[in-house]
Amino acid sequence: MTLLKLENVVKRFGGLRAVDGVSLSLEKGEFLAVVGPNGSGKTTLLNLINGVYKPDGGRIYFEGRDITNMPPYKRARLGIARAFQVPRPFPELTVLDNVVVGAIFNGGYDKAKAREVAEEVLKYVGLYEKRDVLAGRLTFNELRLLELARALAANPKLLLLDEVMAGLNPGEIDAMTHLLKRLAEERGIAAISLVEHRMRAVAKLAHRVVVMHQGKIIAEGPPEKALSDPKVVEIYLGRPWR
Ligand SMILES: Nc1ncnc2c1ncn2[C@@H]1O[C@H](COP(=O)(O)OP(=O)(O)OP(=O)(O)O)[C@@H](O)[C@H]1O
Repeated sequence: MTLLKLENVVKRFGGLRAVDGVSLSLEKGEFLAVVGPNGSGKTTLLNLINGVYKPDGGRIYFEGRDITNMPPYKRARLGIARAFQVPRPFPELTVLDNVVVGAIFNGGYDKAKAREVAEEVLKYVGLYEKRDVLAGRLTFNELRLLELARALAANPKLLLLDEVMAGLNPGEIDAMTHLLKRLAEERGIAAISLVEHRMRAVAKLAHRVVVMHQGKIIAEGPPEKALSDPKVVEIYLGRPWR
């Protein structure tokens, strides 16, 4: 089932076409990595999908419904959640309360249900033992997991992830990869993850890779295929992949 569809989406900033006629679709439970150098339009693309930006051209559909002009909070209620690269929790609230807040405001749950949901997602991401710790005392990796838990508490169908692997050590990258795969396989949650670095982690992780350059998609396919496309090698990687 097609979850998300972009048709010829354009976003301009003045004379710059930051996203320049992007079309792509995403299936339920699919994990898509959007790869591309700095400034290629990846973040703008995520902001178009979650509604922070309105496109200057093209249409966006979610579960067959045209959401092109829908505000971000309504998209969140439909099941589009965002997890940021640099997590921004409430540092003086506990881990549990941070997730409860996410469940209430983005998931629309009442307080009792929000707590139940929050506990469940904390167990799922492996942060339950830290539920009573103040968020400001977490390690960087734990903050990433908290950010993921907050997004999951809204019961999303689609997770939009900034560079989730940046700043993590190899063991943490493996654990995060495994967790994201489980989300897709066990819960049918689709994800779009932006990646600038760590191609190998991406290759293991994604079902499909889209490579962006100057606002356009220049290659698309299974990781190995997309990243060894001659255009990608020439323009982006500058050397054969692997
Ligand atoms: N709010 C904005 N106003 C003006 N120009 C912008 C704005 N946001 C992004 N741009 C420009 O649009 C282009 C695409 O930026 P974008 O952030 O989407 O790229 P990116 O691939 O995510 O790279 P990065 O990792 O640096 O965020 C860049 O040239 C950037 O300078």
